[in-house]
Amino acid sequence: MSVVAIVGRPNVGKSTLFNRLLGERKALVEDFPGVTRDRNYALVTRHAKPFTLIDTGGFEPASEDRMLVQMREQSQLAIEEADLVLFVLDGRAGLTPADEEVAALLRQSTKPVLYVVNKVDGPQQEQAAAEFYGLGIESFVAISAEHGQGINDLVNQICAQLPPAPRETAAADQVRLAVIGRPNVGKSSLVNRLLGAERVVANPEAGTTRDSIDSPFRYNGKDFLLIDTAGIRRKGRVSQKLEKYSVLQALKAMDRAHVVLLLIDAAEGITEQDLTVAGYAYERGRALVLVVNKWDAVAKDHRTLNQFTQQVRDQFKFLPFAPVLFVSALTGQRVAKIMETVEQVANEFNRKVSTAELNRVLQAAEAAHQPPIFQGKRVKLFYMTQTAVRPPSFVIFVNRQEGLHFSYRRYLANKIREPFGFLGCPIRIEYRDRVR
Ligand SMILES: Nc1nc2c(ncn2[C@@H]2O[C@H](COP(=O)(O)OP(=O)(O)OP(=O)(O)O)[C@@H](O)[C@H]2O)c(=O)[nH]1
Ligand SMILES: Nc1nc2c(ncn2[C@@H]2O[C@H](COP(=O)(O)OP(=O)(O)OP(=O)(O)O)[C@@H](O)[C@H]2O)c(=O)[nH]1
Repeated sequence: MSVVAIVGRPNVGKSTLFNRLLGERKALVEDFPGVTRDRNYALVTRHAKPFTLIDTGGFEPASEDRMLVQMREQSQLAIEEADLVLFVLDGRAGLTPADEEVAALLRQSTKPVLYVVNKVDGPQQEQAAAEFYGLGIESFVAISAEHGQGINDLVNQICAQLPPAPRETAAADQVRLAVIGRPNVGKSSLVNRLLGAERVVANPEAGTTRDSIDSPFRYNGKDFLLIDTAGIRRKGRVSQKLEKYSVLQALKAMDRAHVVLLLIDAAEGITEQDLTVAGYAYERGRALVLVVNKWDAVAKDHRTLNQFTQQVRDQFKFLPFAPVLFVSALTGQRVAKIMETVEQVANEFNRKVSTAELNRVLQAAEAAHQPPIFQGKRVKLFYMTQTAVRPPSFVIFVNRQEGLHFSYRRYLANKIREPFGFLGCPIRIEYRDRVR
């Protein structure tokens, strides 16, 4: 998945543009209102080429000097990590010295940059925008993020610049497993444990990508690829000091993974970052296992496990289907449970349910609780079929899909999950109209 980063001075309209590019998110049926989202990262899937969008902004209030330092850091992050940089300029405020400095930084890199002049809402601004040629650039896109002008043109230019989506090269039956979590949560320790475990046959030929170390291994006769984000230590990189970097690294690893092991630090508790990263995995349709590490470091009595589990369930409300494991990478306690669970989850992720079975479930659900009446007629559920795996995806054919409100869709999603489980897997359900 390509990464597109938005950079620019404070107040030029970066977050407005971010939201504009995002548009309506394609809702999952299981779209829990509580999915944690970060305004800084999102998956944009409604255009010809899907991409991950990052807003590098959100500056802390600071002096002019400090501001420049922050802008340099953000631009550096974008240059190092993104496939395309959107440099946003303020068409109302005009060209500033800070813009010139960032432009100079971007010019030194080989990354493609789209210059975007925002707040071009009227003829006056259109005239004034010409001033930005003063940056020594060949062209720019004039937009109004607030009013949606020029956005189509911008999207076309973005898609034209992005590389084509890479084809899956790995063996079709290999399960790709990403180990992610905040710095210091114990990723390296756990990866070493996993690869050294009894039933795991590690392949010494680990590969290195730009953002992770990939270790193939076999477990129970199945091929796995462990994507380890902790492994890469690139000294001197500006972006590495930024907290945003560790999130971005996690997003990139999740893009390549089927199953995500999200590590949580038992001693520190659940953090905002854990929740956003999990929210992204969910939206991306990845299977997920929550691993509470450093369980040895917690003072416990007979209630601690239940209490912590409850906390996890409360905070990760949108992941009621995700297994939660309590482990210690340090002592090895319950680490063996991880691969057992991953194997099970991977099977569910790839599971194909027959249409006959699905329709029995659909009919039973309909009989137990009738669909709502819409415009004087009861909504009819015709039939249901599974259209994809990874994640398990279904289509239900109905006569009037607009008559099925959220709560009924939620009911059906639960009914479909009940007999099949789909442990650790998000499921997608699409509704289609069929005239009869
Ligand atoms: N006239 C006009 N105003 C806009 C446009 N886009 C954004 N704005 C306004 O500009 C202001 C800043 O917008 P934001 O999107 O918060 O800017 P930002 O670059 O994310 O700011 P930071 O978070 O401080 O980096 C807001 O008051 C927006 O309403 C536009 O197209 N036209
Ligand atoms: N008590 C305890 N400490 C642990 C456990 N797992 C890891 N640690 C310690 O936590 C620290 C960080 O562990 P790492 O495995 O390097 O963590 P990481 O997530 O790879 O860290 P980064 O490379 O910074 O992303 C080390 O001091 C480990 O010894 C555990 O289960 N219990």
